[in-house]
Amino acid sequence: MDRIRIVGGNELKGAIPISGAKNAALPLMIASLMTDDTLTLENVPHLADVEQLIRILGNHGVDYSVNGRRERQDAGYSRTIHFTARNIVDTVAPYELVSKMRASFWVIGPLLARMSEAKVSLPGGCAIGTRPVDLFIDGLRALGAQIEIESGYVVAKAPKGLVGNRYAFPKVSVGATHVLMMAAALAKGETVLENAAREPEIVNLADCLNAMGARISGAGSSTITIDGVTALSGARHRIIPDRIETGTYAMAVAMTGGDVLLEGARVDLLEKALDIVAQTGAEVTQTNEGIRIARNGAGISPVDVTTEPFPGFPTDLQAQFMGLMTMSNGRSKITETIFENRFMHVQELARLGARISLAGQSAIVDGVPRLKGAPVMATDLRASVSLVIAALAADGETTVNRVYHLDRGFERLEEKLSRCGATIERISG
Ligand SMILES: CC(=O)N[C@H]1[C@@H](OP(=O)(O)OP(=O)(O)OC[C@H]2O[C@@H](n3ccc(=O)[nH]c3=O)[C@H](O)[C@@H]2O)O[C@H](CO)[C@@H](O)[C@@H]1O
Ligand SMILES: C=C(OP(=O)(O)O)C(=O)O
Repeated sequence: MDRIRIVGGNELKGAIPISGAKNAALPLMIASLMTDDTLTLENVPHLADVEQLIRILGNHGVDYSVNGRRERQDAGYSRTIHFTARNIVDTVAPYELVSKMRASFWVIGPLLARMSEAKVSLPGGCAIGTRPVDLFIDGLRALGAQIEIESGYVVAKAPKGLVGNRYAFPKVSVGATHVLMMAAALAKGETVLENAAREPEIVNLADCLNAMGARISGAGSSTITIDGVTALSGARHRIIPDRIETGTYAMAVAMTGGDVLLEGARVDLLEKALDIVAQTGAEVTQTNEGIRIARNGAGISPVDVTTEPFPGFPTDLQAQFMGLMTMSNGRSKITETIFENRFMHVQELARLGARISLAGQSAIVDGVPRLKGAPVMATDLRASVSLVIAALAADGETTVNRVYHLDRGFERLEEKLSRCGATIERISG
């Protein structure tokens, strides 16, 4: 099993190209199930989750081909991929595939809309809470689907097709918004989704569906209106830059000090998180090429944060921010409101000398002047990168084990950081 070895203490200086967003790429790839024409996606990141979803879509009959040409030399692996679901050959998404990744459950929307049936295993994904699927089931039922749970599978049927309706989410859910938007795009008549998620990935998906011929308005606000159409065509669409990768490297620079340009990053995708990084004492500047983050000399100021749905501070940056706060010059309080079990990084950060105590939904972090390298274990995707952030500033050597979590969501992490002066390497085997 691969490990990452880091020797801390170097400032980060240079440029980091920001990859296409994992959490936009996954629903966009799934949208390829909705047409028998080709959907071409540009800026697809090279990540374990993307490869896994390619396998899952292949099982339903989606062919794909990758453009050989590199899009940007620096971004290396980000690619243009053509997806074609000429025929859906199987409407079952089996446990062996779906259990590895939460987003693969989302095929339920397109399969049901196009084929009038789907049988999808209950999902897996990062172990950060119970992560039920009740909102998907309620929402699809509101569109006329008949749904049963049988032996760990959600079995959905809509023999007469889906029919538009008004559905108010009792709780904001990114995944359920993606799925209902896709299902409603091919339903009869109008659907109005209230209390919908407003994340930029929702807007990216709605833009793509509209380019395919859907009629969706209001994405990015909490009310989305969808006028169903009978069929969708192919399209060419670009994946937005990864706002979580952007925030992660911004926090890494705030932690180590230095000066880094996050190439291709967009401020509008993560305003709140960048405000918070600025409050810790880093300089954050939008430039024509991306976002520049610098911190010279001054210490790290403690800042309290509470995770919230977009446009609030994202839960997917909570662990990284805690990594940064471990060396602040005071006490900060970090409150997690989205997932009930997303503090698995606390005990691993403690191995590096962090002082953190948990009180219900909050973590109280007392900054320390120095961290010291140690062997640590990645427990989930964002938790593992919080350990990398802490290790970059710790004295001596840290090894991060179970790197497969990192590979789900960070493209060429060790290469991007070492090009900015970090001492970091992957040890295979
Ligand atoms: C692949 C992807 O894009 N994953 C992101 C997506 O996950 P995901 O779409 O799974 O997250 P949701 O927005 O659905 O989850 C938000 C909250 O709603 C709850 N819930 C959700 C669905 C449901 O049917 N019932 C229910 O109770 C969840 O348990 C959680 O407490 O949004 C999360 C919140 O921004 C991010 O952390 C994940 O990185
Ligand atoms: C939690 C995440 O992913 P998933 O929803 O796929 O588990 C994430 O991207 O941080």
